[in-house]
Amino acid sequence: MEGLQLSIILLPLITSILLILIDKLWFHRNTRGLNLPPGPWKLPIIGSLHHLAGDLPHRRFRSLAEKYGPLFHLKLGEVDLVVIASPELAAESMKAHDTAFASRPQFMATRIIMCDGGDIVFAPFGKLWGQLRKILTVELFTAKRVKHFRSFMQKEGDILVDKIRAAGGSSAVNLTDLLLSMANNTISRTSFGMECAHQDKIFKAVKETFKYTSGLDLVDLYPSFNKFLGEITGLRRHLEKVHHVLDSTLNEIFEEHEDKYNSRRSDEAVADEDLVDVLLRLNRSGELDASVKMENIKGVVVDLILGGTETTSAILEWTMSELIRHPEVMRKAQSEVRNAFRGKTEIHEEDVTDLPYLNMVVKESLRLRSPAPFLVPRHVSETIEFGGYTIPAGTRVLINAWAIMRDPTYWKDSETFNPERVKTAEQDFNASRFQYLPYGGGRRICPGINFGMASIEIILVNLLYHFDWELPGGMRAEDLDMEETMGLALTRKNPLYVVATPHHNKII
Ligand code: HEM
Repeated sequence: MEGLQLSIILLPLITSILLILIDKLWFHRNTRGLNLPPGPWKLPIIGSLHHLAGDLPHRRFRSLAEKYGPLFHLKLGEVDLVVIASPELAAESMKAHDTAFASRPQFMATRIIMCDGGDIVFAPFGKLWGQLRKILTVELFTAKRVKHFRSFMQKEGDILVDKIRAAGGSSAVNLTDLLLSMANNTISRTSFGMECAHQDKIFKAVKETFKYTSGLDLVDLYPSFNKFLGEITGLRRHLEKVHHVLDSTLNEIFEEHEDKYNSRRSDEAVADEDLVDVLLRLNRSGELDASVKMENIKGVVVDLILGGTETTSAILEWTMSELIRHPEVMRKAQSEVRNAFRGKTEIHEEDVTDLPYLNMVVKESLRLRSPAPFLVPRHVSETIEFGGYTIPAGTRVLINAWAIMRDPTYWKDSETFNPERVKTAEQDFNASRFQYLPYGGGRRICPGINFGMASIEIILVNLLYHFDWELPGGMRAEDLDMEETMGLALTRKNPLYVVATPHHNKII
């Protein structure tokens, strides 16, 4: 009995001492004694993980920045993370220390599915990344090619308009679903050609891949136990299956493209190359650097889906939500669009050019409703002195662009949707000031800006020209909820249901 009582007292004591020892000897072994940025208190083993509970991370991290300053440190399991939340520090990380901050952390998913970050989004900073990015900017997203793809975007715009019309103007449409399907089809058309039987399978696999790239899975929080945790959680096997689906589906798509190429007459002009055609042509002709393998070409295709689908549909659903909540802004934007296309029964994308007010609406929407609140995580490649502190090599970095773009120190009435501010404070929207970061900055800045902006504007023009919009069931504009959820991008939590009444092109 006495022995039992003793062990009841001793067991928790010994366990606590052991935990503290493991924590001190193992988890803090690299950062002990360093001048790290401040941060909230940490528990043994889990570090700061308990501080993440509650709100969505971009909101939670804004609260922590209010308490600990614009550069704070968290220990997530074994991993050091610093969060940046001011334009000055964002500029320092993307200008003065650009090279040190230009890498990406690797997770189990990026190792297994993206073949050790063998794509653009997740590639460590280095030669392969440079080569892949060059393909994107010099070959895939040239001004000429984006112009060609605008016709695809308009075709998707026509389909979207037809689907909304089919609802008859009396019942509510789920605009969220329609916009996502439009964005998926646009990327599919531009990447794979007109029709792709594999679209659903491949998009599902890409979404599944992204689910495991937050860095918050157990395997990625405790890299030293990565193998063991990968086995007992079953994650390694799951990721290998996802990799297999992606790989075999892309093989089928590539084979179909090669067959199409082989059946072409040699003198036949190649006017309608899709992105996979371009990548395979470069590979066939030996124009690619030797470091670029077939797995990297597949990685680029996955990036196009990752980068160009939910970001585009998210900003469109947020913009429509803001326009509905601000009828005066909606009226001005519609007036501009309807006067520009006066009397036309359909929109031609080449005419979607000079719409300054709509452009202001999109810029303001990207400020307030950024689809990528943290950009994409960075990884510090060498120990550096930064913002008055030491940041050890291997630290993960999040830039809270969402918080920076809503910071009242830099933005007047920062939480208000007000496109007029683009005119009155144009300099604030200049990317070189690092307080406007919807597309990130520095070397890793989004290479799809022109492509993304073109899709956003073409689709908005179609929606505003052809329809008048109201909320169903007589709901008042100010009652529309703006709750968020995080998936591939920061999207509406609840779908946007709206009643669209066809507009008959009268001048307003
Ligand atoms: C509204 C639309 C879009 C938004 C808001 C957006 C935003 C972003 C952001 C914030 C980053 C990270 C930048 C950084 O780390 O500093 C990024 C990277 C990237 N985006 Fe976009 N993007 C959009 C559209 C697109 C499109 C249409 C594509 C291609 C089809 C694309 C492809 C990429 C790629 C490949 C990267 C990785 C760049 C690298 O790591 O070097 N994005 N994007």
